[in-house]
Amino acid sequence: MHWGRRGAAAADAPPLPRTAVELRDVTHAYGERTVLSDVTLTLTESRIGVIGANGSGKSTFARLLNGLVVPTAGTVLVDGLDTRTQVREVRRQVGFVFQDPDAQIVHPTVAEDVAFGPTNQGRPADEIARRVDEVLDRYGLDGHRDHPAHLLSGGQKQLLAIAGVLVMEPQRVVFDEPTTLLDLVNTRRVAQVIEGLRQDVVVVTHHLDLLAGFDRVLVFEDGRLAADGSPAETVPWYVARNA
Ligand SMILES: Nc1ncnc2c1ncn2[C@@H]1O[C@H](COP(=O)(O)OP(=O)(O)OP(=O)(O)O)[C@@H](O)[C@H]1O
Repeated sequence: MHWGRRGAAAADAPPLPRTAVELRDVTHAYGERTVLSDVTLTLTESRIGVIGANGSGKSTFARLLNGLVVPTAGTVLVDGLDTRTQVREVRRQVGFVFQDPDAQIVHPTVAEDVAFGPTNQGRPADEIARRVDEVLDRYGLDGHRDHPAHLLSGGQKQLLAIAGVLVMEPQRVVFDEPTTLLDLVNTRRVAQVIEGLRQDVVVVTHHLDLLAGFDRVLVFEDGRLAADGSPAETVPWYVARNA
């Protein structure tokens, strides 16, 4: 199996254990409306992209992976943990970065916001302080630690949202359109951050360039998995189909 180039920028860090996410006959409906149908697959690869037209079910799929959404029918298992009944444990393993960082930033200052997750997990104060320092430094936010989070630029806010997830050291991170609200420079920056993560990732995106070098791409169409393969196989297929 090909594990891709995980952690190219974090080669010195110890490897993380791998998390397998398994979807078995998953269907999801909002009320009467079915938006995902009969999805069965296992995610083990390090770099996984998810593409598809607006409304095809990508965000719903992404949210199923850490229990933000539970399936109407079928089962989602993260290393055997059921997202329906073991959501707390699941979320320790699978982090989630929203498209809009304002949906994720909950505390007044940058440092307080990053400390929120590990505090909520009940980690000791000295460990929280160490982890917060480390991620603020890594994402260029150290000089902003006491700044009001809502005054950061859009790009800095997205980095803060990412830092707030990574500080909890999940094994896999799901990104739901992480660059949609960003300009070119910040899109590149976030792409580099994702590329350098030692975590495994799932990235939902309309920016097909982000998927170069990924191990696997899933294409959704009308709530169904329409294609599943390497970027070289799936991306041109998707582009031609939507030409
Ligand atoms: N909370 C909700 N309640 C009702 N319907 C919803 C909800 N969330 C999403 N939907 C509907 O489910 C369908 C799939 O939405 P989803 O957000 O999963 O698609 P998507 O592929 O991520 O779309 P986009 O690319 O526009 O973000 C859409 O028709 C959407 O309107």
